[in-house]
Amino acid sequence: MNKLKKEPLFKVKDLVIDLYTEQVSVRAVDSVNLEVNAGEILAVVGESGSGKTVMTLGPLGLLPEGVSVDIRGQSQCSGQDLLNKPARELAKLRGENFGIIFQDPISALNPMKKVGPQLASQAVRLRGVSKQQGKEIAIELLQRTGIPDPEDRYNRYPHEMSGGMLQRVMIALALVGNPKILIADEPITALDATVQAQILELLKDIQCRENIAIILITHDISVVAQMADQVAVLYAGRIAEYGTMEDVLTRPVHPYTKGLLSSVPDLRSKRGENASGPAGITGSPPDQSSLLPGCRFVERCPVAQTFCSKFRPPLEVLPHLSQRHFVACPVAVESTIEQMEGEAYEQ
Ligand SMILES: Nc1ncnc2c1ncn2[C@@H]1O[C@H](COP(=O)(O)OP(=O)(O)OP(=O)(O)O)[C@@H](O)[C@H]1O
Ligand code: NI
Repeated sequence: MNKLKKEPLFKVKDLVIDLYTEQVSVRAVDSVNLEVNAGEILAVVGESGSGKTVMTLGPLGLLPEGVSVDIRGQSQCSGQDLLNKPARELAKLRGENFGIIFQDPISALNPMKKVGPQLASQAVRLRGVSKQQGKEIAIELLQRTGIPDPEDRYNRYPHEMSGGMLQRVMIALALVGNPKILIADEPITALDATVQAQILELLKDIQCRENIAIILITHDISVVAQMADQVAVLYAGRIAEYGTMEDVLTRPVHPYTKGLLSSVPDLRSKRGENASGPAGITGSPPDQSSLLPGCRFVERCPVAQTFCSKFRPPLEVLPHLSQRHFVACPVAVESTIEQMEGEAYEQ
């Protein structure tokens, strides 16, 4: 262990989140470990229902409504424990450290109030400033997020603004408390293509200019390629593969990651694969309310062995590559190591 290794800004360790409704109980997050360093973008990818939102927002006390939740493990931000905190203390820590950008800005804003005053009152609440200072902060934030004529826009109602402008307001709202980390849950899904690119550019800009870390939840691999420093691939509540964007996208090891990437033609041709051949993953994710002991991908996996359905695959680090490439598939790890040794021998 490198003694000089910095403490990550945010980390979860052995995180387990069970959700209970009257009908079912679901293990939405199953022993997940993750770290986010200051100023870094971590992309969390995976199919719908894989646990991206619950895993990211759960440790902050933001859990789905109408379900009982059991959350275990550790979660820390700036060295402070987030789990087992009274709700008020957790809300305070959340306000000081995190800004959250939701997929649908309309649902996060009050439709009856002008956007500027919504930002200003949030500034009063989170920063303890006067009303006048709150207004100044709001206008500055509108400017910072690329909203033209911020003084005029201050007095607009949400319905008077376009989707892209509203998403900028949403980002401004997330920045009010001077967060160290932004959590962006599918921030561009509701927008059209040109606006999507602009919002991604704004997020990248915020990360670079202001050294704010971003946890970016997405199912779009091209967004990952464009934005991320680190990537965590989630499958049915567990991490399948985790590492730098370069490692995970250009040297994927887990069969699930490979399947996910094979549906992206650009990446396939980059790796010299035939972009028009069969792609993607067949079948559907397992029912998380009746989980068997082994690997959760086993039924859809092209390289599965008999032992895969018996034992949970550990998240192993690949020794030959960067020390931050983790894969939860002993079959794929072994064949990758063999292949790398073969290539080294040939050279
Ligand atoms: N309100 C809820 N009631 C019951 N189960 C829920 C609820 N919210 C989430 N779950 C379950 O928790 C698991 C993880 O859900 P989560 O919303 O984190 O997935 P996700 O990866 O964010 O999906 P999406 O891409 O659709 O947003 C899923 O299996 C889902 O069925
Ligand atoms: Ni989600």
